[in-house]
Amino acid sequence: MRDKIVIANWKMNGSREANRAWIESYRATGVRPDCRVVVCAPSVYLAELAPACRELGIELGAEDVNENASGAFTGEVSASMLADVGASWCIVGHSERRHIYGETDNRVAMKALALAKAGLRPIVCLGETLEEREKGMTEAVVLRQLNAVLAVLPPAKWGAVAYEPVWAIGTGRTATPETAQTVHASIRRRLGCYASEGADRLPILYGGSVKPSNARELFRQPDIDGGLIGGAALKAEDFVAVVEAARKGD
Ligand SMILES: O=C(CO)COP(=O)(O)O
Repeated sequence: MRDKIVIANWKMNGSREANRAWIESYRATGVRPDCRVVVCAPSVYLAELAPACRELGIELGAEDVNENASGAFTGEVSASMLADVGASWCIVGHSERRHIYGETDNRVAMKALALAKAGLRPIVCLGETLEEREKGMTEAVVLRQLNAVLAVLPPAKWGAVAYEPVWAIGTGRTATPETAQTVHASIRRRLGCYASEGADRLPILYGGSVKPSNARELFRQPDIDGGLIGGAALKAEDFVAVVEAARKGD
């Protein structure tokens, strides 16, 4: 049985004051998570969040990284810099990066590789658009995105896969547990073809309008090992309710 993981993706939200308030609200809930908890925050806030997160048993992650180790890449942040300020996880290939900034499968793969080289755990996001789903291309798109990263990095070096259907992100329209499970199962099968070692242990998370009211049903599916949470992670109390939904035996 794989342990569950619940990961917050704050996206481009927060301020030093709001982050402090989030940490205090999280602490005040007194939650004793039964799963791994990760908060991915804007990189400018990571160093300041690190001590409080450590104390609360929350692991820290970034939301994106540059694929190069160092050099003339104005405005970019490297994997070793993220590690230096306390991050141990990092999202790559989020659909907002793929669609707004035109990140290709190959670039996402290079980012995952750079993270692994620096000792960080990549959270590799995959997902189809509504148009792709309606054309029956879901599996083809998701497996193409998956294969690109598998071509450069074995599953044992990944932190997690996150299946995030683009049509479910920030829309309030969640994939049904069965729909998500079908895609998760095909991701699991493909991972198994590439490498038996590590494929079974790699967590596959679901993301896209996960909230306290739907998390439990999603997390009950055999191949849904937790969630990547956007909107519902901005309030600590809602995020904690999602973390509680990952409790074993529920
Ligand atoms: O993009 C997401 C997490 O990475 C999901 O966002 P929402 O939970 O707001 O739909």
